[in-house]
Amino acid sequence: MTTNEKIQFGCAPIAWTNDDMPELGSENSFEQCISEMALAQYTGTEIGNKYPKNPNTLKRYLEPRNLQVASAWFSAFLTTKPFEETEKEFIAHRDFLYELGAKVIVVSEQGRSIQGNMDTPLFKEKPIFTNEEWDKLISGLHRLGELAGEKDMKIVYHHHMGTGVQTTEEIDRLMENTDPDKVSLLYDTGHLVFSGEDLDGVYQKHQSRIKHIHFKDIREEVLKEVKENNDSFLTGVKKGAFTVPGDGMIDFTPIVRTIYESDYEGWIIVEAEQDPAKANPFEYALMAKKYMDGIIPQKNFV
Ligand SMILES: O=C1C[C@@H](O)[C@H](O)[C@@H](O)C1=O
Ligand SMILES: [Co+2]
Repeated sequence: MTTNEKIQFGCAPIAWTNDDMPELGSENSFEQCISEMALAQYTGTEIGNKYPKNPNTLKRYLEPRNLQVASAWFSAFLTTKPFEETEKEFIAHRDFLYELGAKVIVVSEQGRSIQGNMDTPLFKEKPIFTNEEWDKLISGLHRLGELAGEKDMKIVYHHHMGTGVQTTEEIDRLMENTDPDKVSLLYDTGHLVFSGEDLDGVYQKHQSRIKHIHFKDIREEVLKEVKENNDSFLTGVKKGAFTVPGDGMIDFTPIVRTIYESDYEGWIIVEAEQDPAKANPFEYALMAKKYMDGIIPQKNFV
């Protein structure tokens, strides 16, 4: 058990049922998913497509399991659609999360994203935003940040493989050109290492902006294969590129120490999408929790 009350551990449902490829884990029920998260001693969850859409119904399932809603993903199309379309969906999403008590809203720009394309080579065809697209993204995010602020919430931007904000350079550009009061950052270890970025460097540079964290690990041999075969992101996921912390190539000990020594306050969500038929979600969730409990620097936070 962590003794640092500023940091809480949650789990994402994507290991049970994958929203990007609903055929992965379609046999796993919502109740199995949340019961197993609770059994593995997580206290938070993000939201998957099998979760009840009514906030009160969802609360009735989560509260007896001592699970809170940490956040949920929102796909923005600020670079490719009129702002009003993203705005309308964002407000509904914000209000749903607000009812559930979440403080942050995960936002990822999906304009020209290839993350959902089964056949598009990930490392060759990732979008590179034009200056005009950057302007639309930045001004749109500012407006979404203001809408979140109306409910005392924050948007946390999810850099992601196969999107226009993936690399360190792109993350830096986004952070440098956005107002810290309106746009925060989500730090996802799996996507950073997949992309070849420096985990510690990104954390150090942007720590004051990081308000939400996703922890996932990478299977090095699968990453190599994805690059050699020019696989798509989804093919990489199916092959097992991602796994839980402690099971792959990332040593989480230094980054966990850095996070605990920084002012980070919020959730660390274990989010390791892989094929549940090959990687039992409960076993992997438990494995990750034990690994993290073992590396948390307890002595500084009694
Ligand atoms: O936060 C995330 C949400 C998923 O839908 C996405 O594809 C995954 O890779 C991720 O990091
Ligand atoms: Co993530």
